[in-house]
Amino acid sequence: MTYPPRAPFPATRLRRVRSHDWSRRLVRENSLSVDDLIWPLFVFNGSGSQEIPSLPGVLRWGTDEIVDVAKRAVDLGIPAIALFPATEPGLKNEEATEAFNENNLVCRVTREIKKAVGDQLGVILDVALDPYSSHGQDGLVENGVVMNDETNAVLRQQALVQARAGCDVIAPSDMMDGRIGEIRSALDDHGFANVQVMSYAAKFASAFYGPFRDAVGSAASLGAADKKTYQQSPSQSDEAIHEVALDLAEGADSVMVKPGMPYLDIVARVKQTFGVPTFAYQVSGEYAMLRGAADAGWLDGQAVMLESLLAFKRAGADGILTYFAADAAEALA
Ligand SMILES: NCc1[nH]cc(CCC(=O)O)c1CC(=O)O
Ligand SMILES: [Mg+2]
Repeated sequence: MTYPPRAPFPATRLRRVRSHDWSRRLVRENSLSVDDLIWPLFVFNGSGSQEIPSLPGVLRWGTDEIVDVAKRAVDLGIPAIALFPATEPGLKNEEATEAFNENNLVCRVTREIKKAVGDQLGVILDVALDPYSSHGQDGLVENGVVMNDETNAVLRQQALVQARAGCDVIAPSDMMDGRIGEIRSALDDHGFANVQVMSYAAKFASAFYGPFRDAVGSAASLGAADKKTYQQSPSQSDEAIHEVALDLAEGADSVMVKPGMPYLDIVARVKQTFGVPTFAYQVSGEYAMLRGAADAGWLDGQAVMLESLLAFKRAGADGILTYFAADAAEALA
Protein backbone atom coordinates (compact mmCIF):
# COMPACT_ATOMS: atom_id res chain seq x y z
CA MET A 1 0.00 0.00 0.00
CA THR A 2 1.20 3.53 -0.70
CA TYR A 3 0.01 6.48 1.29
CA PRO A 4 -0.15 10.16 0.25
CA PRO A 5 2.80 12.11 1.59
CA ARG A 6 2.50 13.79 4.96
CA ALA A 7 3.65 17.27 5.77
CA PRO A 8 7.39 17.28 6.34
CA PHE A 9 9.05 17.82 9.69
CA PRO A 10 8.57 19.89 11.78
CA ALA A 11 4.83 19.98 10.97
CA THR A 12 4.72 16.25 11.32
CA ARG A 13 6.26 14.76 14.41
CA LEU A 14 5.49 11.05 14.76
CA ARG A 15 6.64 11.12 18.37
CA ARG A 16 3.64 13.34 19.26
CA VAL A 17 1.15 10.44 19.43
CA ARG A 18 3.72 8.24 21.14
CA SER A 19 4.23 10.61 24.02
CA HIS A 20 1.39 9.42 26.31
CA ASP A 21 0.17 5.99 27.26
CA TRP A 22 -3.47 6.95 26.53
CA SER A 23 -2.47 8.12 23.09
CA ARG A 24 -0.42 5.03 22.31
CA ARG A 25 -3.45 2.95 23.30
CA LEU A 26 -5.72 5.00 21.04
CA VAL A 27 -3.58 4.51 17.93
CA ARG A 28 -2.81 0.85 18.55
CA GLU A 29 -3.12 -1.02 15.24
CA ASN A 30 -2.89 -4.58 16.54
CA SER A 31 -3.55 -6.29 19.81
CA LEU A 32 -3.26 -9.67 21.43
CA SER A 33 -6.08 -11.30 23.35
CA VAL A 34 -6.68 -14.67 24.93
CA ASP A 35 -9.00 -15.44 22.00
CA ASP A 36 -5.91 -15.64 19.80
CA LEU A 37 -4.33 -18.53 21.67
CA ILE A 38 -4.20 -22.26 21.00
CA TRP A 39 -2.42 -24.33 23.66
CA PRO A 40 -0.45 -27.38 22.47
CA LEU A 41 -0.38 -30.10 25.15
CA PHE A 42 1.60 -33.34 25.37
CA VAL A 43 0.03 -36.47 26.84
CA PHE A 44 1.42 -39.84 27.85
CA ASN A 45 -0.17 -43.07 28.98
CA GLY A 46 0.39 -42.96 32.72
CA SER A 47 -0.26 -40.78 35.72
CA GLY A 48 1.15 -37.52 36.97
CA SER A 49 3.37 -35.38 34.80
CA GLN A 50 6.83 -35.54 33.25
CA GLU A 51 9.33 -32.79 32.54
CA ILE A 52 10.77 -32.31 29.06
CA PRO A 53 14.39 -31.13 29.43
CA SER A 54 14.51 -29.26 26.12
CA LEU A 55 11.18 -27.53 26.88
CA PRO A 56 11.57 -26.09 30.37
CA GLY A 57 8.22 -25.29 31.96
CA VAL A 58 6.28 -27.56 29.58
CA LEU A 59 5.08 -30.88 30.94
CA ARG A 60 3.84 -34.11 29.46
CA TRP A 61 0.54 -34.81 31.18
CA GLY A 62 -0.72 -38.19 32.29
CA THR A 63 -4.19 -39.39 31.44
CA ASP A 64 -5.33 -38.59 34.99
CA GLU A 65 -4.14 -34.98 34.79
CA ILE A 66 -4.95 -33.89 31.26
CA VAL A 67 -8.65 -33.32 31.90
CA ASP A 68 -7.78 -30.87 34.67
CA VAL A 69 -5.39 -29.09 32.32
CA ALA A 70 -8.19 -28.81 29.77
CA LYS A 71 -10.44 -27.35 32.48
CA ARG A 72 -7.67 -24.88 33.28
CA ALA A 73 -7.65 -23.83 29.62
CA VAL A 74 -11.40 -23.18 29.89
CA ASP A 75 -10.92 -21.17 33.09
CA LEU A 76 -8.22 -19.11 31.41
CA GLY A 77 -10.51 -18.42 28.44
CA ILE A 78 -8.25 -20.18 25.93
CA PRO A 79 -10.46 -21.19 22.98
CA ALA A 80 -8.73 -24.41 21.94
CA ILE A 81 -6.05 -26.95 22.78
CA ALA A 82 -4.00 -29.15 20.44
CA LEU A 83 -3.14 -32.59 21.81
CA PHE A 84 0.03 -34.51 20.97
CA PRO A 85 0.68 -38.06 22.16
CA ALA A 86 3.97 -39.49 23.40
CA THR A 87 3.38 -43.03 22.20
CA GLU A 88 4.93 -45.97 24.05
CA PRO A 89 7.72 -47.43 21.89
CA GLY A 90 6.07 -50.87 22.00
CA LEU A 91 3.03 -49.47 20.17
CA LYS A 92 5.03 -48.07 17.25
CA ASN A 93 5.52 -50.04 14.07
CA GLU A 94 6.41 -49.60 10.40
CA GLU A 95 2.77 -49.14 9.39
CA ALA A 96 1.92 -46.81 12.29
CA THR A 97 -1.21 -48.86 12.94
CA GLU A 98 -1.75 -47.24 16.35
CA ALA A 99 -2.65 -44.04 14.43
CA PHE A 100 -6.03 -45.50 13.51
CA ASN A 101 -6.71 -47.45 16.69
CA GLU A 102 -9.92 -45.88 17.95
CA ASN A 103 -8.74 -46.48 21.51
CA ASN A 104 -5.33 -44.91 21.10
CA LEU A 105 -4.13 -42.38 23.63
CA VAL A 106 -5.33 -39.19 21.95
CA CYS A 107 -8.73 -40.68 21.16
CA ARG A 108 -9.25 -41.82 24.76
CA VAL A 109 -8.10 -38.50 26.14
CA THR A 110 -10.25 -36.53 23.69
CA ARG A 111 -13.36 -38.46 24.77
CA GLU A 112 -12.57 -37.71 28.44
CA ILE A 113 -11.92 -34.04 27.80
CA LYS A 114 -15.05 -33.60 25.74
CA LYS A 115 -17.10 -35.33 28.44
CA ALA A 116 -15.72 -32.86 30.99
CA VAL A 117 -15.73 -29.57 29.09
CA GLY A 118 -18.15 -30.10 26.20
CA ASP A 119 -18.23 -27.21 23.79
CA GLN A 120 -16.41 -24.78 26.07
CA LEU A 121 -13.10 -25.76 24.48
CA GLY A 122 -12.11 -26.80 20.97
CA VAL A 123 -9.96 -29.91 20.71
CA ILE A 124 -7.54 -30.05 17.80
CA LEU A 125 -5.77 -33.27 16.85
CA ASP A 126 -2.83 -33.67 14.49
CA VAL A 127 -3.18 -36.04 11.59
CA ALA A 128 0.28 -37.44 10.76
CA LEU A 129 1.93 -40.78 11.40
CA ASP A 130 5.14 -39.69 13.14
CA PRO A 131 3.98 -40.27 16.75
CA TYR A 132 3.15 -43.85 15.77
CA SER A 133 5.74 -44.92 13.20
CA SER A 134 8.84 -46.86 14.24
CA HIS A 135 10.86 -44.83 11.70
CA GLY A 136 9.56 -41.45 12.90
CA GLN A 137 8.42 -40.31 9.45
CA ASP A 138 4.99 -38.71 8.96
CA GLY A 139 4.09 -41.19 6.22
CA LEU A 140 4.47 -44.83 5.23
CA VAL A 141 7.96 -45.72 4.05
CA GLU A 142 8.79 -48.18 1.28
CA ASN A 143 12.38 -48.73 0.18
CA GLY A 144 13.37 -45.56 1.97
CA VAL A 145 10.72 -43.46 0.20
CA VAL A 146 7.90 -41.71 2.06
CA MET A 147 4.88 -42.84 0.05
CA ASN A 148 2.29 -40.16 -0.69
CA ASP A 149 -0.96 -41.78 -1.83
CA GLU A 150 -0.56 -44.85 0.38
CA THR A 151 -0.09 -42.51 3.34
CA ASN A 152 -3.22 -40.55 2.45
CA ALA A 153 -5.29 -43.73 2.70
CA VAL A 154 -4.08 -44.18 6.29
CA LEU A 155 -4.55 -40.50 7.13
CA ARG A 156 -8.23 -40.85 6.17
CA GLN A 157 -8.61 -43.62 8.74
CA GLN A 158 -6.69 -41.64 11.36
CA ALA A 159 -8.93 -38.60 10.82
CA LEU A 160 -12.04 -40.76 11.19
CA VAL A 161 -11.09 -42.31 14.53
CA GLN A 162 -10.23 -38.85 15.82
CA ALA A 163 -13.54 -37.40 14.62
CA ARG A 164 -15.41 -40.30 16.21
CA ALA A 165 -13.61 -39.57 19.48
CA GLY A 166 -15.18 -36.10 19.41
CA CYS A 167 -12.32 -33.97 18.17
CA ASP A 168 -13.49 -30.63 16.77
CA VAL A 169 -10.64 -29.82 14.42
CA ILE A 170 -8.51 -32.17 12.36
CA ALA A 171 -5.10 -30.67 11.73
CA PRO A 172 -3.14 -32.54 9.08
CA SER A 173 0.53 -31.83 9.72
CA ASP A 174 2.10 -34.40 7.40
CA MET A 175 2.50 -32.38 4.16
CA MET A 176 1.44 -35.22 1.84
CA ASP A 177 0.04 -33.86 -1.44
CA GLY A 178 -3.74 -34.15 -1.70
CA ARG A 179 -4.38 -35.13 1.90
CA ILE A 180 -6.77 -32.29 2.66
CA GLY A 181 -9.17 -33.41 -0.08
CA GLU A 182 -8.88 -37.04 1.01
CA ILE A 183 -9.54 -36.21 4.66
CA ARG A 184 -12.39 -33.80 3.86
CA SER A 185 -14.16 -36.43 1.76
CA ALA A 186 -13.60 -39.14 4.39
CA LEU A 187 -15.13 -36.86 7.04
CA ASP A 188 -18.06 -35.85 4.84
CA ASP A 189 -18.79 -39.45 3.81
CA HIS A 190 -19.02 -40.52 7.45
CA GLY A 191 -21.26 -37.85 8.90
CA PHE A 192 -18.58 -35.42 10.06
CA ALA A 193 -19.37 -32.52 7.74
CA ASN A 194 -19.03 -30.11 10.67
CA VAL A 195 -15.60 -31.22 11.81
CA GLN A 196 -13.15 -28.50 10.78
CA VAL A 197 -9.90 -29.01 8.93
CA MET A 198 -7.02 -26.76 9.93
CA SER A 199 -4.26 -27.47 7.47
CA TYR A 200 -0.60 -27.24 8.34
CA ALA A 201 -0.41 -25.90 4.80
CA ALA A 202 2.93 -24.14 4.75
CA LYS A 203 5.09 -26.30 6.93
CA PHE A 204 8.83 -26.06 6.60
CA ALA A 205 11.54 -28.67 7.17
CA SER A 206 12.84 -26.88 10.24
CA ALA A 207 15.44 -27.47 12.91
CA PHE A 208 13.15 -25.62 15.32
CA TYR A 209 11.05 -28.78 15.87
CA GLY A 210 13.80 -30.47 17.90
CA PRO A 211 12.29 -30.16 21.40
CA PHE A 212 8.87 -31.31 20.11
CA ARG A 213 10.46 -34.47 18.79
CA ASP A 214 11.98 -35.02 22.23
CA ALA A 215 8.57 -34.45 23.81
CA VAL A 216 6.71 -37.00 21.68
CA GLY A 217 9.64 -39.38 21.36
CA SER A 218 9.96 -39.22 17.57
CA ALA A 219 13.53 -37.86 17.69
CA ALA A 220 14.90 -41.27 18.65
CA SER A 221 12.87 -43.01 15.92
CA LEU A 222 13.90 -40.50 13.26
CA GLY A 223 17.60 -40.67 14.07
CA ALA A 224 19.65 -38.90 11.41
CA ALA A 225 16.82 -38.94 8.86
CA ASP A 226 15.02 -35.75 7.85
CA LYS A 227 11.64 -34.72 6.40
CA LYS A 228 12.88 -32.72 3.43
CA THR A 229 11.05 -34.77 0.80
CA TYR A 230 7.69 -33.56 2.11
CA GLN A 231 8.18 -30.49 4.31
CA GLN A 232 9.12 -27.34 2.38
CA SER A 233 12.59 -25.95 2.20
CA PRO A 234 13.09 -22.77 4.28
CA SER A 235 14.06 -21.01 1.05
CA GLN A 236 10.51 -21.22 -0.34
CA SER A 237 7.91 -18.45 -0.38
CA ASP A 238 5.98 -18.78 -3.69
CA GLU A 239 5.76 -22.51 -3.05
CA ALA A 240 4.10 -21.82 0.30
CA ILE A 241 1.43 -19.81 -1.52
CA HIS A 242 0.79 -22.75 -3.85
CA GLU A 243 0.55 -25.11 -0.88
CA VAL A 244 -2.07 -22.88 0.74
CA ALA A 245 -4.00 -22.43 -2.53
CA LEU A 246 -4.25 -26.19 -3.06
CA ASP A 247 -5.31 -26.91 0.52
CA LEU A 248 -8.03 -24.26 0.33
CA ALA A 249 -9.20 -25.68 -3.00
CA GLU A 250 -9.43 -29.08 -1.30
CA GLY A 251 -11.61 -27.71 1.49
CA ALA A 252 -9.38 -26.53 4.33
CA ASP A 253 -11.28 -24.22 6.74
CA SER A 254 -8.12 -22.58 7.97
CA VAL A 255 -4.43 -22.75 7.23
CA MET A 256 -1.30 -22.66 9.29
CA VAL A 257 2.26 -21.49 8.79
CA LYS A 258 4.94 -23.29 10.77
CA PRO A 259 7.39 -22.45 12.30
CA GLY A 260 6.29 -18.99 13.29
CA MET A 261 8.77 -16.22 14.11
CA PRO A 262 11.32 -16.96 11.36
CA TYR A 263 8.41 -17.21 8.86
CA LEU A 264 6.35 -14.08 9.59
CA ASP A 265 6.84 -13.03 5.96
CA ILE A 266 4.93 -16.17 4.95
CA VAL A 267 2.19 -15.46 7.49
CA ALA A 268 1.76 -11.95 6.12
CA ARG A 269 1.77 -13.10 2.52
CA VAL A 270 -0.74 -15.89 3.13
CA LYS A 271 -3.14 -13.62 4.99
CA GLN A 272 -2.90 -10.88 2.36
CA THR A 273 -3.26 -13.29 -0.55
CA PHE A 274 -6.16 -15.43 0.65
CA GLY A 275 -7.90 -13.59 3.50
CA VAL A 276 -8.81 -16.85 5.21
CA PRO A 277 -8.38 -17.79 8.88
CA THR A 278 -4.61 -18.03 9.19
CA PHE A 279 -2.74 -19.52 12.12
CA ALA A 280 0.92 -19.58 13.00
CA TYR A 281 2.70 -22.10 15.17
CA GLN A 282 5.33 -20.68 17.50
CA VAL A 283 7.06 -24.05 17.63
CA SER A 284 8.97 -25.82 20.34
CA GLY A 285 12.39 -24.46 19.37
CA GLU A 286 11.10 -20.90 19.38
CA TYR A 287 9.64 -21.41 22.85
CA ALA A 288 12.88 -23.05 24.02
CA MET A 289 15.08 -20.20 22.85
CA LEU A 290 12.96 -17.49 24.46
CA ARG A 291 12.42 -19.47 27.64
CA GLY A 292 16.06 -20.56 27.83
CA ALA A 293 17.29 -16.99 27.51
CA ALA A 294 14.74 -15.81 30.07
CA ASP A 295 15.75 -18.55 32.52
CA ALA A 296 19.38 -17.50 32.10
CA GLY A 297 18.40 -13.94 32.95
CA TRP A 298 19.32 -12.63 29.49
CA LEU A 299 15.82 -11.61 28.43
CA ASP A 300 12.70 -10.41 30.21
CA GLY A 301 10.62 -13.55 29.72
CA GLN A 302 7.16 -12.02 30.01
CA ALA A 303 8.02 -9.07 27.79
CA VAL A 304 9.48 -11.15 24.96
CA MET A 305 6.62 -13.62 25.20
CA LEU A 306 3.99 -10.91 24.73
CA GLU A 307 6.03 -9.05 22.11
CA SER A 308 6.57 -12.20 20.04
CA LEU A 309 2.87 -13.10 20.19
CA LEU A 310 1.78 -9.59 19.23
CA ALA A 311 4.17 -9.76 16.27
CA PHE A 312 2.17 -12.72 14.92
CA LYS A 313 -0.98 -10.62 15.08
CA ARG A 314 0.73 -7.72 13.31
CA ALA A 315 1.85 -10.10 10.56
CA GLY A 316 -1.79 -11.07 10.04
CA ALA A 317 -2.26 -14.26 12.04
CA ASP A 318 -5.73 -14.81 13.44
CA GLY A 319 -4.34 -17.05 16.13
CA ILE A 320 -1.15 -18.59 17.45
CA LEU A 321 -0.34 -22.08 18.64
CA THR A 322 2.07 -21.45 21.48
CA TYR A 323 3.48 -23.26 24.49
CA PHE A 324 3.17 -19.88 26.23
CA ALA A 325 -0.63 -19.97 25.92
CA ALA A 326 -1.40 -20.36 29.62
CA ASP A 327 1.28 -17.87 30.70
CA ALA A 328 0.10 -15.38 28.09
CA ALA A 329 -3.55 -15.83 29.09
CA GLU A 330 -2.59 -15.10 32.70
CA ALA A 331 -0.53 -12.08 31.70
CA LEU A 332 -3.42 -10.70 29.62
CA ALA A 333 -6.08 -11.28 32.28
N1 LIG B 1 3.89 -33.99 12.23
C1 LIG B 1 4.42 -33.80 13.47
C2 LIG B 1 4.49 -32.45 14.05
N2 LIG B 1 3.40 -31.75 14.47
C3 LIG B 1 3.86 -30.59 15.09
C4 LIG B 1 5.27 -30.60 15.03
C5 LIG B 1 6.24 -29.60 15.59
C6 LIG B 1 5.74 -28.67 16.63
C7 LIG B 1 6.77 -28.02 17.43
O1 LIG B 1 8.00 -28.08 17.18
O2 LIG B 1 6.37 -27.38 18.42
C8 LIG B 1 5.66 -31.75 14.37
C9 LIG B 1 7.10 -32.09 14.20
C10 LIG B 1 7.63 -32.52 12.92
O3 LIG B 1 7.07 -32.26 11.85
O4 LIG B 1 8.66 -33.21 12.97
MG1 LIG C 1 0.38 -29.53 0.38
